Parts: sequence; structure tokens; C-alpha cells
Amino acid sequence: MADRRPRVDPARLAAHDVLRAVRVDDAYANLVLPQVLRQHGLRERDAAFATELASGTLRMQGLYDEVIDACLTRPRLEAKVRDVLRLGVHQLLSMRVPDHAAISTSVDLTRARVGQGPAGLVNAVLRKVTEGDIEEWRRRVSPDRADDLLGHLAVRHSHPRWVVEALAQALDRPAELETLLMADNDAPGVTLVARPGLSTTEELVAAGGTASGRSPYAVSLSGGDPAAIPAVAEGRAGVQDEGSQLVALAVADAPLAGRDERWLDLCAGPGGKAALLASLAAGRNATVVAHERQPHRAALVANALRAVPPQAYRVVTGDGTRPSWVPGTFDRVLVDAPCSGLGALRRRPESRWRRSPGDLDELVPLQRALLDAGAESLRPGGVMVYATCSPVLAETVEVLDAVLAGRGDLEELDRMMLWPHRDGTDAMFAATLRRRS
Ligand SMILES: C[S@@+](CC[C@H](N)C(=O)[O-])C[C@H]1O[C@@H](n2cnc3c(N)ncnc32)[C@H](O)[C@@H]1O
Repeated sequence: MADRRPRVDPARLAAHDVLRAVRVDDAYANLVLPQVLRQHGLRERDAAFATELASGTLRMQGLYDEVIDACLTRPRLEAKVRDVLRLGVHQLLSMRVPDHAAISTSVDLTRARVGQGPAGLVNAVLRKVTEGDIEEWRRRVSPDRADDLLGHLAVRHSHPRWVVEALAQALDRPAELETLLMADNDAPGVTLVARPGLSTTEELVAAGGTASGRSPYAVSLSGGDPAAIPAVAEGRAGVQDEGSQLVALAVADAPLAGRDERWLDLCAGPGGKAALLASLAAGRNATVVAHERQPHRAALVANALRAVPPQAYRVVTGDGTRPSWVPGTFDRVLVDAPCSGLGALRRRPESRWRRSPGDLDELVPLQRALLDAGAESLRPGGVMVYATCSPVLAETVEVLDAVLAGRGDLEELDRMMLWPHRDGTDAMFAATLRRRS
């Protein structure tokens, strides 16, 4: 007998698998995607389609859920069906997929992954969605802008409301809030770092990149697989947001009098900043201790550092709040603290939905303890950078103020706040401090 199950194209099956893994297994989309693409045998155009479908859907799911709910007559929906609908809405409102193709493939996907039962509902909801384009739907489902600006922006640009509130508090120019939210929804380009002494920007430009921006080591790549570039494959260069490069440079370039030999990266995993610091240290006869709590992340640090001369670094596993070294050991310290990551929403499409304000209750005391331990690790006159890939005040300025007020031996030398919409980087905070002599 002929097989009557619908044939669904593998790219849509793959995107549905990614949504399921994120929802059920708490997977990170950017980590699970390569595995799922491989399982479905997807390459090139099909892989790019599945990637955009899964990532874009996860990013915009707040808006899409409002659209779906506005089209439903019954409010309850099985999670697997909602995933199919979210993917369908993304194709209809944000991709150039013809309406009939988006609807019929979604109905097939429902039959393949859920069963015949909800196929009619999926068909009906998606037909309703075709009645408006994305702007029309934004108008219909967002709260009124004049009555509730933050609620309006949250739905319109698909961010949880508490995140919009936290970003609004952190942004020094309130008029830029909407531009920031829009920048969070743009997939970031790929930036490479030419690790000094190991590679050059010229080598990466010759491999197809363009020298870019404020870090002298940054090269942006407009397409292609970075891992195919020999310098990247060999660890002489790496993929690294320009903001992260600038944070590492803030550590290496902070003005320092006296000995400059012992550097510490207290929270080093997965090792991007440690690799830039260690390659700079190698050229200055200094040594970096790349310290990380989680053994599996310490292994990632060792891998990131594999091309750096071994005498320039040591990878150490331990709890940074209870350092194993003598206080006052280090001349330069980086405390790149674990944080909410709300500055890197461009890069992690699902993270905005996974975080909650309660996360800060655990993170803030840890951030304070790590900053305090970083200060204890510094010799008098030594310099330290406290950094987060979050702009949220509770994790940045408030941590800094609390630790500065509690110690009295730290002075702030400089402060940097990078924003995606202004700087083209992740939102990153970095304060440079000196321990008084
Ligand atoms: C923001 S990430 C650091 C990113 C890293 N500097 C880079 O550029 O690749 C924070 C790291 O701190 C680690 N961490 C968390 N708690 C820690 C602790 N008590 N001591 C040391 N590291 C810790 C996390 O495992 C995570 O790898």
C-alpha cells in the first residue's frame, strides 16, 4: 500500500525540531541548530532557510503569539500546534514565502508532527493571518502607544515587558529605545578577531573579510563559514563580537604604573576574551591566569587558547568567589561576570523569553562577590575591568556602586557602555577601576 503520510520538506521539520528542543529541553537554539541541520541533511540554501525560520520565529514569538491568539476562537492550544502556527506566521509575515505555500506546508507539518486533528485549525488560523501584513497586525494587537508606550513597544518589537522596562531604565537617551529594540531583532553579522602575534587583520581580509570599526583586531565577514578560514580553524583568529574585543582591550590598555606581568581573567569561559588577553600578554612578557568555575567551560577556554604560546597562560578551574591565590597577586584583572545576557539578545533568539526578573536575585550577589574577589586579587595600584554583556542597571552600575561603597580602596578610571543600535556590538558594560596604592 502506498505511504499516505504527507511529505514535509526537511527544512520545516528541522525548524519545528529546534522550537521543540528550546521549549522542552531548554536547548540553546544556536547550539542545537547545527545538530538538527545535520540530522535532516540540510546544507546551503535549505540550511539557511531553516536557520532563519527557527531563529526568526523564536525572536518574534511574543508578537506572533498575540497574532495567533487574535485569530483563535478557543484560547487553548497544544504547544506542538502553537509551534507550527508560530512557524507559519513567521513565513507569512516576515519571510518571502507565498501564502499558499506557507499554509499548505504548515498543514502538512501538523499532520506529520501532531496528527490530523488540528490540521483544520492550523489552516483556518493561518488563512486569517493572511488578512493583514506585519504592520497591520502590529497595529491590531499592540496596546495603544499613547496609553502604554512600554507595552506597545514590547508587543510591537517582541520583547517581554520587564525587559523593555529594564532597557528603558538603562538607556541614557530614552528616545532611542525603539531603535534599540529593533536592533535586538536584527541577526548580527559575524565579526572575527585577529589574535595579535598569531594572525593579522590582513590575513583575515585576504580570506574575504573587511577590517572594521574600533578594535584594531576586528574584521567583519559578510558570509561563508568562518571555520573554513585557516586562521580560525587553527585558533590564531576567532569569532568574537567587537564589543568583547573592546572589553579585553580595556583590560590590556588601562594605564598602570609599576609591574605589569600577572594578569587574571576571573570568569574566563568559554575563553574569547582570555584568548585576546593571552595573545597580547605573550607579546608583553606577561602571563594570564584564565580562571573558570565550570570544568566543561574551562575545557572550552583551553581550546580557545590553543594557538597562544603556552608560557603566556594557565587555565585554572575554581570558584572565583574563593580564590586559591594569595591576595594582591595580580597587576591586571578582568571580572567578566555571569549575567542575564540581556545585552546579547541579537545573538540568542530565545533568551529573552527564558530569563525572568527573579534571575537577578541570584546573579547580583554573585556579581558583587566576584567583583570583590577581583579587587582582593589586585595588587595596590593594579587595574581591573568589571564587565557584563547586560546593560541592566542592577547588574552594572548598582553592583559597582555597592562594591565601591563597601571597600573604599577602589577608584573608577573609565566607563564604557556599548549598544547594538549605536555601536553595532552587543550591549556591554565595562568599568575600569584601580586599587589605590
Ligand atoms: C560572561 S561569561 C564569561 C565570558 C568570557 N569572559 C569570554 O569572553 O568568553 C561568565 C563565566 O563565569 C563563569 N562563572 C560563574 N560563576 C563563577 C564563579 N563563581 N567563579 C568563576 N567563574 C564563574 C560561568 O561559568 C561563565 O563561563
